[in-house]
Amino acid sequence: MPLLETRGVTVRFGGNTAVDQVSIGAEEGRITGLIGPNGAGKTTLFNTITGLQKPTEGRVLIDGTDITKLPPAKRAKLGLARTFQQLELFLSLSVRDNVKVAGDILRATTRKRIDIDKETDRILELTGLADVADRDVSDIPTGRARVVEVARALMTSPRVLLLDEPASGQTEQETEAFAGLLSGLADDGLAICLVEHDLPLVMKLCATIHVLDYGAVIASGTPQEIQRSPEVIAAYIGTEEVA
Ligand SMILES: Nc1ncnc2c1ncn2[C@@H]1O[C@H](COP(=O)(O)OP(=O)(O)OP(=O)(O)O)[C@@H](O)[C@H]1O
Repeated sequence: MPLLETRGVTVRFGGNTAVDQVSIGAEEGRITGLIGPNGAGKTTLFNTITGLQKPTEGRVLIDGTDITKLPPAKRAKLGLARTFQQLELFLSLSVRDNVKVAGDILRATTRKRIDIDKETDRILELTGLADVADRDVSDIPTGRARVVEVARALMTSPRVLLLDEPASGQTEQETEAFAGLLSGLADDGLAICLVEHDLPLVMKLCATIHVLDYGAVIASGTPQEIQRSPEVIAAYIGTEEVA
């Protein structure tokens, strides 16, 4: 059973169906890709999973529990974390403090006993940010700021991590290191759901890929299956082949 599941999720904005009957899952220890052209509904689906957007129809489940009506904070407590397409960081705080603040919130809202400074150091080391820990986020390249968002999400000890275009703004070298980080996190058991326009990265990392077009899933499968799918090739107009 997938750890995270959407069942028949539909989101309508007036007459526009942004998400259309989407049923997908993300499994523990796996990276699941979600790709599709601009406006296909990827971010709206993420917003529905995390509770920022109410679905018109359908359900969201974690570990078999229906969370459709839970507010975002309760979903976070069940192990859901995300990053945003537009970076949502405190620019005038250091990298360390941006990560640490998630631990402070966690401590204030749960009874978990955690040594926040120690955990912050562990996460900074794990994500390869130790060398820039004391710099303000505004002083580091965008590509590394994307990793700070992931590090902050990891501070909440998630079971499911949703990443919205995490590699955008990264250099080739940064993306390579980032791919290693995501693989390692999945190997440790995290369920990762990845929205990303960098198709070679998606093809390299994901066990399963779902392709959205006009809100609907038009193909699901392994990277090899997706690359061969005529529907997918047609959806990426002007592209001879995917990736
Ligand atoms: N709050 C909103 N109100 C009205 N329409 C919206 C809203 N949010 C998204 N939409 C519309 O829903 C559709 C899906 O948008 P969404 O941002 O989810 O796509 P996306 O696949 O994430 O695109 P991108 O790759 O460009 O980020 C688009 O037609 C968009 O204009």
